[in-house]
Amino acid sequence: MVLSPIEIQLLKALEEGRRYRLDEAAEASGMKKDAVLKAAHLLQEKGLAKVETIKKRIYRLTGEGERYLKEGLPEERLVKLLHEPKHIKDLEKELGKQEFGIALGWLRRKKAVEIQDGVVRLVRVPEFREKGALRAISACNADAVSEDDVKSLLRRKLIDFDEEKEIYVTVLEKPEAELKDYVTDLTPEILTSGSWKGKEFLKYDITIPSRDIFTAKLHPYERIIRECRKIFLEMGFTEIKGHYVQPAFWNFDALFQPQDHPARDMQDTFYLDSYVELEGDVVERVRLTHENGWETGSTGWGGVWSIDRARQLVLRTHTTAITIHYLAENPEPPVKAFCIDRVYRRETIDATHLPEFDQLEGVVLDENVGFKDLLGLLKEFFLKMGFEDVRFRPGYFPYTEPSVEPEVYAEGLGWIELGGAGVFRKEVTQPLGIKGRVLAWGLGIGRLAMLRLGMKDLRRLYLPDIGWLRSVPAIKR
Ligand SMILES: N[C@@H](Cc1ccccc1)C(=O)O
Repeated sequence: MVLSPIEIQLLKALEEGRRYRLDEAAEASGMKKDAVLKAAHLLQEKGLAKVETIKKRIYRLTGEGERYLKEGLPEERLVKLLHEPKHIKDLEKELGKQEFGIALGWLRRKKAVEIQDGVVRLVRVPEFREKGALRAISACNADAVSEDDVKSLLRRKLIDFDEEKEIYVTVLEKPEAELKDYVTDLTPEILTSGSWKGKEFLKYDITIPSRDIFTAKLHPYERIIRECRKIFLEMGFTEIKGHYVQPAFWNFDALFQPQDHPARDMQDTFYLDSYVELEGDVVERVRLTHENGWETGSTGWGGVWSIDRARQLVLRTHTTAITIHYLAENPEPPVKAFCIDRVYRRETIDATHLPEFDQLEGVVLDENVGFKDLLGLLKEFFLKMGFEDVRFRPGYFPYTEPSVEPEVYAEGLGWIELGGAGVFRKEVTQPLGIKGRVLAWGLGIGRLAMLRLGMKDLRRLYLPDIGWLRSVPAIKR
């Protein structure tokens, strides 16, 4: 049984079996009345004490009662006047009509008088018990007055009362073990004075469930993003950043994406009503490559390449816009760069699609790298992220050849596609003056997070759902 300090204090202070009024219990224990009451109720729940509330009447004399106590009851005064028979008229004069009426009524009820021809004669002297009762009540000694007398005084309106509640506490049982003098707190004083010797220490109850403590921590999604970043930094990559808003030129054209490609449609891409100036050798070479293959050996897409379409600004649809621009500015091998950032597509929102999401993009530019290096590198990354089963399915992107779609195996979900990868085509690298071969990939981090966190709905990543946030452990299991 676990008793609180106030319960213990009260139990120790009160005698077992004795009924204490609340104020007496407070005095005996040195506790405030509130504390006594609280402790008593707690003890009552445990069957160790009884709390009783008793309504009590506090009697006092009315104005009339006070007067009668002083001057005597009307019937008492009438008896005094009747040392000889007297006529009603005379008596009325002496006592007053009203008082005489009251007095006569009482004496007749007590059969103490007889009346004949208007003359009142005393036949016996009655007892005036009410007088004694009034005196007792006036002296706050109502307990000494019989119930009948109290009733009769109330009926005569000579007394009145207030009702008060009195609370009584009785200790029923004192549990021995709990009342022992345990040391509950180990203080420096106890240690230095040695007063702990021979004392018993309160034992911790390790079965009592403890409160959950929720410490501040990074959002689970942010933690996964940081984990990805760390892996690439450790593999010797440089992190790069770029603007959300990009000319269609860097988002599509520089990547040899034909101008009538469905991904460039208004239905798929957010376009801005703004344009940038484009000029120079790079733009010219990209135009020629699209139209006829320029010096790349390719036939190009044919038709006329519109510079106006390339000048329009878009919300980048992939972070490949950032890596390709970076390579155009850093065309000499070796380059190892990655970019983790937000991209935008006109998607209808559902459990696996959002119009804004994050990609993990990367490129390796070097002279002696190839497709196998790309697969090995991605495999290594997935392995470090905790995905052991990785496979690559053939894919298609206008800017890579060969192209693959990496997939990882997730228990219960099967093979999940996580983005695209490939080796940049010469139609991409040559017009931009990039020397060597480029391995490139772009992965959806939202998907990765879903798999890692066991989520079924991507939208959860963006909801302020405190319960879920707390439930995700701060460290990788
Ligand atoms: N940009 C592609 C992914 C990709 C990047 C680089 C090379 C090949 C594919 C996408 O968003 O799906």
